[in-house]
Amino acid sequence: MEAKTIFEVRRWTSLFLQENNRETGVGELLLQHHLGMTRAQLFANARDEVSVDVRQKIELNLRQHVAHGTPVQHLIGTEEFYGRLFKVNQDVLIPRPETEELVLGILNRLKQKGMFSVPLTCVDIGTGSGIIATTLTKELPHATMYATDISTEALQVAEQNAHALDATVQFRQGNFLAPVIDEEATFDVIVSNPPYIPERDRDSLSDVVRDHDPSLALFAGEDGLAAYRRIIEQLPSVVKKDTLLALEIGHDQRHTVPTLIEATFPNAQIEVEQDINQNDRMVFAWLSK
Ligand SMILES: C[S@@+](CC[C@H](N)C(=O)[O-])C[C@H]1O[C@@H](n2cnc3c(N)ncnc32)[C@H](O)[C@@H]1O
Repeated sequence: MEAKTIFEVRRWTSLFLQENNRETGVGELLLQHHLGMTRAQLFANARDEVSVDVRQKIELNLRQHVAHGTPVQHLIGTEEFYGRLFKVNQDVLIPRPETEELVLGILNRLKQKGMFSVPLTCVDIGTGSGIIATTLTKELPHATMYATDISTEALQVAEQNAHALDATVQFRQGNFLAPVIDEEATFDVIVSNPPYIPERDRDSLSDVVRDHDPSLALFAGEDGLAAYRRIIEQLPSVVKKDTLLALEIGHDQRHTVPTLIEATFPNAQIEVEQDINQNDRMVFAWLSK
């Protein structure tokens, strides 16, 4: 095999992905992973040679991605979230950048209310890889954090991530808030990025999402609202005098989710926020018992 530089391999991966109608950024992520370099280092060392061994690994990964839609995060085993690296696999949703905005929205509101450095009890419902619970634990050093998931396999990944990042999280297996209701816990912050895609939209998803993220993490009944309904039904047992509820929502759920909240908490102060792509993405609500 003739020698190739980082620059040439990057260009080749980009063309190969383009010809196969895939995102071209995947090649760069594979180069970073297999060379152990940051994006900036790839550019700074663009004239360095890439070994045959690394090129073969990258090519194999690219072919898996093109043929089966295998997400690059499954090929490399990690994804970054809020500046930290989390293990991911087929048992958990791959962390999305929109969810970083949900975390930021919580932290900003707690700061505004002067609740940032006080002891808080928080719960992350449907924790998946544990990104929200672990990040909040790291960012809110005085918080006691609980996290639930119905999937024992997801909880194993979440536990590994929390442990690797030295975050103490009380993980519980069960149906949304049920395990913490059983413990009679109440919370200052309740956060969830629950499944919210309507079953009827299954076929419109890309194969990268539909065939590789767990169905349990994606779909929530015919109208996409099943998880919100169940969580909101459970909320009265766990709210305090002043509880922040933070929910990630689908881009077309800006009216339906607040309506569900108001039906149970008529005095809730609700705000809907858009993500960086200007899609309605987050609902923040101050609830009181
Ligand atoms: C959209 S994923 C979010 C995962 C993670 N919080 C994130 O933001 O990347 C939804 C999660 O809810 C979990 N889930 C689905 N149904 C559940 C239920 N009835 N009770 C608890 N968790 C559930 C799934 O297993 C999945 O991990």
